[in-house]
Amino acid sequence: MLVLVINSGSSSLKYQVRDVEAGSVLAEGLIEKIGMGNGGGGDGEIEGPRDHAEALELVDAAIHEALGGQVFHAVGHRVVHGGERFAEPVLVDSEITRAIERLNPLAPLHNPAAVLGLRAIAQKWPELPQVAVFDTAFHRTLPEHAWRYAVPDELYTNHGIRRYGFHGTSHDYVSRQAAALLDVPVEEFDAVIAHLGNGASVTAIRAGQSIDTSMGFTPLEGLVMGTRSGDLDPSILVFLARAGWSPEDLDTMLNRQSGLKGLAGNNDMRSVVEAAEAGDAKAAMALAVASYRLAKYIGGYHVAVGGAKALVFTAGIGENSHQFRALVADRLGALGVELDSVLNLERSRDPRVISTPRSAIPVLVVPTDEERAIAEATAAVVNSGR
Ligand SMILES: Nc1ncnc2c1ncn2[C@@H]1O[C@H](COP(=O)(O)OP(=O)(O)O)[C@@H](O)[C@H]1O
Ligand SMILES: CC(=O)OP(=O)(O)O
Ligand SMILES: [Mg+2]
Repeated sequence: MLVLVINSGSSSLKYQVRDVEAGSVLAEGLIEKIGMGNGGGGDGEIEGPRDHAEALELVDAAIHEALGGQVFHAVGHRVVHGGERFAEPVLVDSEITRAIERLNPLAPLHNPAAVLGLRAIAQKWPELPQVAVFDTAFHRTLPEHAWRYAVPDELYTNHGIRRYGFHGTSHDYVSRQAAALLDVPVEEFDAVIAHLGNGASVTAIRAGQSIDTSMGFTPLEGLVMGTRSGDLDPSILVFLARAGWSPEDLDTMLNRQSGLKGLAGNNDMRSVVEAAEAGDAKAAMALAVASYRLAKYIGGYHVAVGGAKALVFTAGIGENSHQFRALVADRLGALGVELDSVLNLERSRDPRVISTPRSAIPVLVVPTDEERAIAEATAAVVNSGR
């Protein structure tokens, strides 16, 4: 089955056409600056469509050119927030689209774009089955003591204020790959998975299931990210609100101006590492804050899973930044973690071990592939007629 996979961001759209049975990618691309006027275009990138419908016309044309008129059979969408309702991928109809739309306020950077994408495709290709694959679904196994906030109960019952967790498609895929590499059946696999991309989260895996994760009600809680603050004392927001900051000011500060960008002036890990190596004190401090926060979570989740059988790094930073992995591992000495500096430096797209044989817990780098996981889930739903 040929599946078009769509990962809609607030102002960008990543797509792939995949042959699910062959495991191959037939076409892929990135459309940026949707709704932001003409961006000028660049290498292999198409920029500047007015809205998602116009972006879709560009995708259609690019696929047509790449595949010479070959059609695809289904569309799989990454949907970041599935709330409490969606525990697995679903075939989308207009009722499901409205249910996803009602969750928009809970993932304002991500969900509205997915809804626009679903509607644009339903209009353009009404016969094509569309499947939504949710970031939150894998975390539906969190026990209540992990998903509850200690706030008045009506905030949960009336407003759905609880921890949901995100990046689930990636944590699920990567934990399966890691278990396979270590030759452990996934249902016996206990591990800590660190997904470190623009957004970053760490998940505690027990018996192959998610039992805790660092993102919460929205993808803001937890780790220090590219532009997001992660954990902080919520009283800071009360303090700033009293000083006159509006909800929009607070949202922009926390989601777009914080994290590495807030501390070091740059949200790109490559640039922050380079600056730190060149002696920039702010960049070095940003790396210290980010690696310290992650190491604390890893220690906590090692306890939560009853002793992890592996620590796994994935996504843009986790797969590529040997410097950041080393900074984190240096803080994990108390767990007996020891990286092999040569293996840590190696570049490879294969899942691999980067710790020494003496390390108490094997440390792995496992490339994530959310698009492959979404394509496979989409084909499974369409084939089962769910
Ligand atoms: N070679 C590299 N070395 C260090 N960091 C890298 C490298 N390549 C990508 N990154 C970092 O990965 C992050 C983006 O991760 P990615 O998983 O692509 O994000 P997303 O899919 O969430 O947009 C950025 O901080 C980027 O600097
Ligand atoms: C949920 C989330 O943070 O996604 P991303 O890392 O793609 O921004
Ligand atoms: Mg990502």
